[in-house]
Amino acid sequence: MKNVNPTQTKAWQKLTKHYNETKDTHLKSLFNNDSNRKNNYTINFNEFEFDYSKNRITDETLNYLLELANEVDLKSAMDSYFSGEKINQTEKRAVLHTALRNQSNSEVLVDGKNVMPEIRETLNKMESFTNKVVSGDWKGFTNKSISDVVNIGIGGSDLGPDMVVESLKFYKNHLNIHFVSNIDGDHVQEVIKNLNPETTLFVIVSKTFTTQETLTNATTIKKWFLQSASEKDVAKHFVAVSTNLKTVSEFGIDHDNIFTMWNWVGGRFSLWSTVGLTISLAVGFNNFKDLLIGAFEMDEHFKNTPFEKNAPVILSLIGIWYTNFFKCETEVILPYSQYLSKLAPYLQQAIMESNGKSVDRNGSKVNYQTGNIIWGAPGSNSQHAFMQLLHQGTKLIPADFIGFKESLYGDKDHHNKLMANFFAQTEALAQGKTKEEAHLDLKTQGKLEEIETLLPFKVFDGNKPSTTILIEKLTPKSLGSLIAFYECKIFIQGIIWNIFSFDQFGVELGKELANKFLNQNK
Ligand SMILES: O=P(O)(O)OC[C@H]1O[C@](O)(CO)[C@@H](O)[C@@H]1O
Repeated sequence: MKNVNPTQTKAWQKLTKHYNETKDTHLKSLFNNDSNRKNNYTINFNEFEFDYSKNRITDETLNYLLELANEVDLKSAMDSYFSGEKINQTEKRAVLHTALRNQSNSEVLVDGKNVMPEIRETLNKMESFTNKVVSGDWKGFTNKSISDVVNIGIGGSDLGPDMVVESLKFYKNHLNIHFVSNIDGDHVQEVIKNLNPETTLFVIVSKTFTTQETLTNATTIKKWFLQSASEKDVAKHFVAVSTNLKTVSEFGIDHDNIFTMWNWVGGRFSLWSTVGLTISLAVGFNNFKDLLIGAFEMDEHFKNTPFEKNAPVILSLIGIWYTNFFKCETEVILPYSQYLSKLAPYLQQAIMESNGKSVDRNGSKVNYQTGNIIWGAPGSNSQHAFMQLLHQGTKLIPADFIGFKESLYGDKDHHNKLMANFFAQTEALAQGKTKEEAHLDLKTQGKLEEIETLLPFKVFDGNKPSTTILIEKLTPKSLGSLIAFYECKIFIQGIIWNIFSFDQFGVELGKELANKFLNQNK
């Protein structure tokens, strides 16, 4: 991988000049000048339509951004990423969540060893365990089938599974799924208070098996369980997902109940691994497999499509344009589906833990902006909450609107209204409303006396950028592709910013100090 300060590239200089010349160009005029802008700036991939026409870009902008991608040698970085090279240099690890969903017959080598057979073996183990639990064949200590599953984990060992289980609720089976993550003891008590230890399965998920929150919660739960059962019953109710097999055994988990993962899977990219066990239990293994297939197909699109037609590449570059030239600090994620209510919190970890860095790959402080602040909530709710600030506030906030052509229960009336709102928002943000239009509105409403006083408040500047991601239907496969799309974006932007996206030393200091405070108070 090349270590290039992006601001030293020729493309950056061109982009700076281009920005100064075009920064005030209105989206309205870009649409007026090109009747085919929507089609020209849309990438179709499987059941996805990525419409980036409502962004403040022209062909010239895109050309310079593509030059930037070439100057930092994104292509060779991609080869290193997919081939198992140790691109997480600070931790001396490969970054291979892409191998977990690899559906091809190709080998993936880590230290000269093909990791695909191990991955397939683990998937088989997940499948047979899932089938036993879902069918009711897996029995608890009083010979009853499992009714409830509790995922105990935090960060990547919680947010990914929780978000996917919520997103795929429509596809769920009879098992009740719960998540315990916070060190706040009230969280665990609220979850266990209504559970029956005879019919509950606990999945302890921790890559390191050293995380304070997870071990504390698991210990509390085990104690609670042992009030009704004995130590030998633990094997029927506790399973663990980890790389740290020794500590898991010391915790008392049966060897057969350990689902391994690997240190080349980052926590925030791990839902495709055994960390997804709770997902598999919730929706069945076949749906979990479809999730992997969807992600694999996005990886293939990213790997094999020329940059100018490559959705993750184009949208990552547009993100750089806003962050580094327009100086936008945040990006908002607006899924028009209640099922995706946990997507923004999930992406907060994925994106901000990855690209929230201020030292470049040479170890020098960066002199440009990196990782954005990610936030968001489902529409239409968000329209009645924070959208005012997007429409008329002082900040420029690029938005991703994610919508589906079909609803899952098929209620046309609701869905038409939902999607009318979806398209209306992107249109209103882009076009705005001029003084003349606002004047006419007030006149039509008969507010003649108030026109002069009200007018300034009724104007919308518009020119607020958004990308429309329109998907056929929310399925395990399309969800897999959507998540993988954002993962590709994290990688691409990290390469351009010349930072290490796959470590997270920034979370360590707080952990150290928490232990210090804890010991002081003992
Ligand atoms: O799976 P583990 O090892 O318990 O870690 C949980 C989370 O903690 C973090 O290390 C941050 O503290 C995340 O990166 C990770 O997803």
